[in-house]
Amino acid sequence: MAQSKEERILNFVLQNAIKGDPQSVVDTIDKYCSQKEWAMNVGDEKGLILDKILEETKPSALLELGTYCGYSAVRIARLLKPSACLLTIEFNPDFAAIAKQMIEFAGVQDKVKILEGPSETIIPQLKKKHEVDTLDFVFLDHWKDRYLPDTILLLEHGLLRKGSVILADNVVCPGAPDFIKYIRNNNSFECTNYPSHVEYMKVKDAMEKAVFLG
Ligand SMILES: O=c1[nH]cnc2c(O)c(F)c(-c3ccc(F)cc3)c(-c3ccc(F)cc3)c12
Ligand SMILES: [Mg+2]
Repeated sequence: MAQSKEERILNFVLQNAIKGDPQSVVDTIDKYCSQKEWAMNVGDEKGLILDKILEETKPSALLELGTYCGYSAVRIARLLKPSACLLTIEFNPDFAAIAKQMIEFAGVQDKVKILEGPSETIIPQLKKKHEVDTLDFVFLDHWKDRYLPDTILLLEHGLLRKGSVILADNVVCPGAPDFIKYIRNNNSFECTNYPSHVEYMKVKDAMEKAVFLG
């Protein structure tokens, strides 16, 4: 069976990165995806914005929507304190299998838990099945049409608290207009836009930070 792009990315990491070194895994994926095959990792430019917001927030309980190959899970986990935990939801089982190996190779498996399935099913289970109280940080990087419904689900299930940070990738390209309209017009959120570019491209993109005010 022909290898998938995601398998090629994983194999390039296994053969070229340093096992147990998350920074080298992040750098190696960026190298492959900027020089060989484009892939939808948040990337190095938007990744630096993500890093800065994480360092300001210092979260303990995190949720990511859209694991893909595990690039941002490794990027996030490398900055977390030992007791912190990132739950990451991936709908595609093939991507989840790649991400599991990527996360283990990087050595951050103790801080990351992959939840395989649709976000609309898993979010309502987070409190009872995954022992979540409230989330300090949420990274939206899955499918643009799910940004708004999943944000509403987080609110409905009491998963956000005063000060919870939601960071959304791709709010310009491909864009999530219904999410942006809702969050910027909702007085319970304080929004900040971070202009950037689509990973590994010169195409304009941006990330949006929304702090829940309670
Ligand atoms: O779907 C995504 N999830 C998460 N992050 C993404 C991301 O960071 C991206 F840069 C893109 C993107 C943007 C521009 C482009 F030309 C191709 C792909 C996508 C995306 C958008 C539309 C699709 F049909 C397929 C993928 C995503
Ligand atoms: Mg993205």
